[in-house]
Amino acid sequence: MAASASIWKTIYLGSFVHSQTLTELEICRQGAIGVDENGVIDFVEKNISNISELKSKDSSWQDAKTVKIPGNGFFFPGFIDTHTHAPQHPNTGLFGKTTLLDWLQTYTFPMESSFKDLDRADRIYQNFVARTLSHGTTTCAYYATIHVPATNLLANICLKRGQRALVGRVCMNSDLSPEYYRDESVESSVRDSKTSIDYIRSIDPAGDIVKPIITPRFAPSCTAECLTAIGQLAAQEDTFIQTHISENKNEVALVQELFPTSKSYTDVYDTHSLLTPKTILAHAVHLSPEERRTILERGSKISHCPASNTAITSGCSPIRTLINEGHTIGLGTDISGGFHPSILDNVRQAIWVSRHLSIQIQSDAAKLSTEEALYLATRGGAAVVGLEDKVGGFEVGKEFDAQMIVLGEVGDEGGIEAGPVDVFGWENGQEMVEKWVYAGDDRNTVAVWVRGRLVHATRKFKGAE
Ligand SMILES: O=c1[nH]c(=O)c2nc[nH]c2[nH]1
Ligand SMILES: [Zn+2]
Repeated sequence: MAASASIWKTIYLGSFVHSQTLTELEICRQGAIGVDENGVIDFVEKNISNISELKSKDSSWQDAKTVKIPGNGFFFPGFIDTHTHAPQHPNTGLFGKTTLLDWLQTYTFPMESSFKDLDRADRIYQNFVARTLSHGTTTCAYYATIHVPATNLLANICLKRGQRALVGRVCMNSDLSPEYYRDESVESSVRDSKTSIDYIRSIDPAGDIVKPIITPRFAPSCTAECLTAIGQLAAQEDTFIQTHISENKNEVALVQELFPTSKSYTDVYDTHSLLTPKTILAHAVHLSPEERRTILERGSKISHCPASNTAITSGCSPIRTLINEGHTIGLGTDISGGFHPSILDNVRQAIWVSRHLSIQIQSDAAKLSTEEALYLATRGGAAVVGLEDKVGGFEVGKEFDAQMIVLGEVGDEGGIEAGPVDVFGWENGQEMVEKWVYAGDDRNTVAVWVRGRLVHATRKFKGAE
């Protein structure tokens, strides 16, 4: 079914959970969410005892399909992954004791360069998009590689499978990258980026599911001339921009060496017109207060990638400070600096990183709560990718991007297969959510929808339909 094809009107029945604010979750035990033929939420009822009563209130819902949660569980908004590298998927979990700059040379550039082989790209991208969907990721900001055909293929795959995506051809022309894997010139970098932007816009002109994103890899990968040209292209095309910033201290020192007249890492991007309200900056671990102020003033957004920051020992991003200053923040898996394609896992990692910071500063102030981390994974991420009016929660007028979470029950024969969370029957809604956050995985994500269209389902869901 095409991602834009109309769907059957459906009422999603059972508990639902979503963020109301940064610090508050709404947990509704007897809910009903009505989704129309366009995948848009038409009504949200919070105290439903009788579905026929609901249908009889409005005859246009008489023939609607009903989707009910089999057993314990709840509907939850789809996750937004604000930063990941699809071609690095085969390297997931492989980083040894490297840190950013040697990790790039050892693992990353050799793997990404292999995407000139389109059959290989197809196999890996199909697998990665299916994998991220299976973890409940309904929107993803992807870095591809420098190759136009493989980048365009990734956009096709997302569109076909129905996952919302920002897809970026990576720009990198400096001699930081090996000769076998870099743009030949500034002109070819801009031309190839434009070709990919045009292609992605041609397959989804309204940008409902896939959109292009201009992707200068990071300052050390691009010459000043290239950054200038890319900044101009982004302005001309009015696109999103994604890049990395201040991830690792050696990288920050390298930027200072390569751009000696710039005040800071942030200043490099700012002076090349790359800090806009549509810019997504991954990491932001070692920024100075002045840099953070500039980012805030430009309205650029931040992708926090806690698993990656720990794996390649980049540092602990001061998320509490960034939140308090008013930054817009989402979570990113950053495969394969990060070691897990799940945003749920990165919710946990964000909480752990904040607790390690708390231990260091001997104050609870840095700790993220479960509610805050879930907010970053949904509404925060939606704001980072410019979709805050469309997704991230269950309100009338929003599009239904959701996952059905089912938790096993002790005594239920399928309990062990149903995932790692044991439920004993006494848990309230908050406790169910916390058990899922701290111990759940993709086995608990039994079905996933984007704009009301089913994009992933496990046997448990199919059996219950
Ligand atoms: O986490 C990261 N992953 C990458 O691929 C990359 N490239 C530059 N800087 C980077 N950081
Ligand atoms: Zn990255």
